[in-house]
Amino acid sequence: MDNIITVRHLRVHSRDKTLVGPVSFSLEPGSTTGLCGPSGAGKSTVLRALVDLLPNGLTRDGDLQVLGRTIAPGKGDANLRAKVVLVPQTPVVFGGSILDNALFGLRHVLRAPRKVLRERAEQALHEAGLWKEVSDRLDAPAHTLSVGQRQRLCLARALALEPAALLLDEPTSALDEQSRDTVEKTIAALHGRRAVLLVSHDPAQVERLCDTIIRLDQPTATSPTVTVS
Ligand SMILES: Nc1ncnc2c1ncn2[C@@H]1O[C@H](COP(=O)(O)OP(=O)(O)OP(=O)(O)O)[C@@H](O)[C@H]1O
Repeated sequence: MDNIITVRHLRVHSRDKTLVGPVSFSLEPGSTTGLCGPSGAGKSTVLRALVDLLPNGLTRDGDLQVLGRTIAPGKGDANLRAKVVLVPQTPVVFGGSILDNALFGLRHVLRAPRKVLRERAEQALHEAGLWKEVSDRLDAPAHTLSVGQRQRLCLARALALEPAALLLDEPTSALDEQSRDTVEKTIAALHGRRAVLLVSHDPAQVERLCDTIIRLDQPTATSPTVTVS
């Protein structure tokens, strides 16, 4: 089967320097890949480049293909972001209820009766390990959740889309041990079903979950490097 994502010689630049790359790798269907490297090496920037959502002032070059389609810079769209879903390190919850947040995104990509959407959102809350904590207050404002719960809500929102690839930026960094284990189980259960690109500072976690590791070295002005093992 074709790769979900193929990246060749991807580089990200600010106005005056190259911040990341060149990076080349591919994500096969169902694979779990770790993206590692020191702080500032460009892990979050790579994830944002993959969904064509770089911050203002940053540009990319190189080749990005998603599900066989070349994504030119600035040409990423809602369709791409439903197939390749980024869960950022800092959880973003919207105004509205916990359920509204789990449905956000799904409502835009799936035309189905509300009952069907709700079932899928509830299933995603189960998968993200949040269901027990929120099942009796789905209509409560999402901002009443703790940071760790918000992180799992964002994961649920992404899972509800049933994406081909999930890009997870340090998904357990704000979690206690128990919640971390729950999220790790969720990620492990995705193996073989969805491509996952996992940014993690925890070598043991990468070892537990990933079958391939991409290491970004600290970029230097002359020779940023990447290794794939
Ligand atoms: N909008 C921006 N403008 C200029 N430079 C930026 C911008 N965003 C990120 N950078 C720079 O790009 C580099 C990579 O940042 P990035 O956040 O991707 O690193 P990271 O590996 O994810 O770090 P961490 O592990 O600390 O989260 C850093 O040097 C950072 O300062």
